[in-house]
Order: sequence, then structure tokens, then C-alpha cells
Amino acid sequence: MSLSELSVIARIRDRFPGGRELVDDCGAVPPPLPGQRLLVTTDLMEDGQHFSRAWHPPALLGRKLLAVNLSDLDASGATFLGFTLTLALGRDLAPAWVEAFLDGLAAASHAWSVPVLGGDTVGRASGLGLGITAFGSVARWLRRDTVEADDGIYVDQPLGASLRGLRKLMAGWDPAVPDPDVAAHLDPQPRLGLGPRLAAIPEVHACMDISDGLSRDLANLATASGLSVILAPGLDADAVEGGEDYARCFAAALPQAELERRLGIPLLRVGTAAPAGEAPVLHYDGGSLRPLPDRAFDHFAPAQGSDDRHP
Ligand SMILES: Nc1ncnc2c1ncn2[C@@H]1O[C@H](COP(=O)(O)OP(=O)(O)O)[C@@H](O)[C@H]1O
Ligand SMILES: Cc1ncc(C[n+]2csc(CCOP(=O)(O)OP(=O)(O)O)c2C)c(N)n1
Ligand SMILES: [Mg+2]
Repeated sequence: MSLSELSVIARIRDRFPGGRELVDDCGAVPPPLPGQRLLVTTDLMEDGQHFSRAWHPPALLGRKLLAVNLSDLDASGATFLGFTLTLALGRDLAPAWVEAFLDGLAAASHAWSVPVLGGDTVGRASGLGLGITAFGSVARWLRRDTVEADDGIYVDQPLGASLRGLRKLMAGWDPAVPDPDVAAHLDPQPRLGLGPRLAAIPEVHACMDISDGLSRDLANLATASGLSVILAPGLDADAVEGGEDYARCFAAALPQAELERRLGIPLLRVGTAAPAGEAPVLHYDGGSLRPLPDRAFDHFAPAQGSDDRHP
């Protein structure tokens, strides 16, 4: 394949579920299931900002691009209807890189049974911007703004591995050498399907996915819901700073053991909701409750791709 707008679109038509329908100015979003609502989410990934081409195998990057978008839909309780794909491709990209990226993304869209509905392909001088907008159907929308005081806040998988993987890659780790942290960063595995199961439990009041890290995402839940979250004791620094873990993070008024029994998976308690206090997230520091600083990745910090972006 030579790199051209037509060759990229031809490969998408050939390889993706729904690809054969890409013949018009517009695509059609499948209707939500009867009685359900249509949800939409968008995430953009930029070279140097969300990933580095220097270490990210292209097929895994394609898979991660879809995974992070479906993770948002799933955390809202939705099942997947389809997605659009926007590609801004630097003229210096090797055609083989683009092929591998598209093949990884196509394999993921087959695996998660979610068709491509449309998109756009443009060139740019250099660099790479990758965008997906994904649509879903939801019976009960699990939102960020419906946490209730005294809810326990839980996640469905350990946090911090992706950040450790990123640090290793920045320090020169060879991505071909197997490592669980590096794998968590390059190829995150959100537990897709858990969101709708959580939505079916009335005592689960709210849910979101962990993309920015607990220190920011618990604040997102707390602020949206007009209360504070008290961080659970005993979490390590990587779990609190974290980011890109793509765990489901949910608020529930049921004991942990009962939730684990119903869901059939172990959970990690990360906090407790309380009436609004001094800050959105509070933690125990030497016996007293203090505001938890925001340790999330800063998109607008000046240093490109260095650790200074984590304040
Ligand atoms: N440029 C934008 N235009 C409109 N809405 C936006 C824009 N950027 C973010 N949002 C909205 O702001 C909210 C928070 O965004 P974000 O923190 O990126 O969510 P997430 O972590 O789930 O991707 C979401 O409702 C998102 O749709
Ligand atoms: C080269 C590189 N630098 C830094 C990071 C770390 N990083 C980039 S974006 C991000 C947070 C999540 O991205 P964002 O676009 O804010 O996702 P959203 O909350 O919109 O889902 C993190 C931890 C990375 N993955 N790769
Ligand atoms: Mg976003």
C-alpha cells in the first residue's frame, strides 16, 4: 500500500466490520435498542502527547485507540453501536506503519463487534493525530454526578501499572521485551461488559473509567456529585497518580463482599463518599484529613514527553 487518502480508505473498507458501507457523504448511526438512549463519546490521541511512535507498536496503538473510547461507553453502562475514525497522518509515515495500525484497529473492532460508520483521512506535514467518536446504547446511564454520601468507591483492577510501564518506556525499555507494566501501558485491557452489569444493580449509583488517574478522576466524581471523596488508606503513590488504567471506577451502597459475590470478581476499595468538605478529594495525612493534590498528567505543561508533566 502506498500512503494516499484512497489507499487508506480502501484498506478500511476491506478490513473493518461495516467497511463495505463506507460509500456516501454520511454514515448512519444504528438506532439504540428499543427504550434505550443513544450515547456518544470522543477521544483523540496525538503523537508525543498520548503515545510515542518510537515505542508503541502500531497494531497495539490501533487497539488502544478503540479500547479507550469503548471504555468510556462501557463505564456509562452502554453497549456498542459503532464508531467514526478520524486520521491526520504525517507525510513522513511509512505505509507499513499505517497498515499495521489499521490491521490492529480492525482486529479490535471485530473482537468487540463494533462497526466503523465513517470518518475522515487527511495528511499533515508531520506527526500523527488519531480520533475516534463512538456511539452506544444504554438502558440505565451510569453517570459521574450521581454519587451519594456514604457510597463506597471501587475499581475492578489494580491501578498504577500503566504509569510504571510509561516510565520504563521513557527510560529506554525495549517494548518487545515482555513486562506486565509495559503491556498495561501499550495494550490496556478494560473489562468491557462490566459497565452494563453494574448498571443493572440499583445500589450502584455512579461510574466512570480511570483515564487520568485517581487523584483527578475521584475529583471528577466528587465535583460532579457535589460531595467529597475520602481516599482509602494504603494505596501506593503509583495507584493514586496512575492514569490510563482504564479500570471501571464506581460508587455503590453495598458491602464490598456482596458486590464481589454478585459480580464474581475481586474489587479494590479506593474511597468513601462524604458530604462536601475542604476539597473534592481528601486523604488521611498524619491522623488528619487534608486535600489530596492533583497528580494527573497535564496536557498543557511546557515540557514535551518528560516526567515534569506529572506535577
Ligand atoms: N472540546 C470539547 N468540546 C465539547 N465537550 C468536551 C470537549 N472536551 C471535553 N469535553 C467534554 O467534557 C467532559 C469531560 O471530558 P474528559 O475529562 O476528557 O472525559 P473522559 O476522561 O471521559 O474522556 C466530557 O463530557 C466531554 O465530552
Ligand atoms: C508520550 C506520552 N506522554 C505522556 C503520556 C501520559 N498520558 C498522556 S494522556 C494521559 C491521560 C489520559 O489522556 P486524556 O486525553 O486526558 O484522556 P481522557 O481523560 O480524555 O480520556 C496520560 C497519563 C503518554 N501516554 N505518552
Ligand atoms: Mg476525553
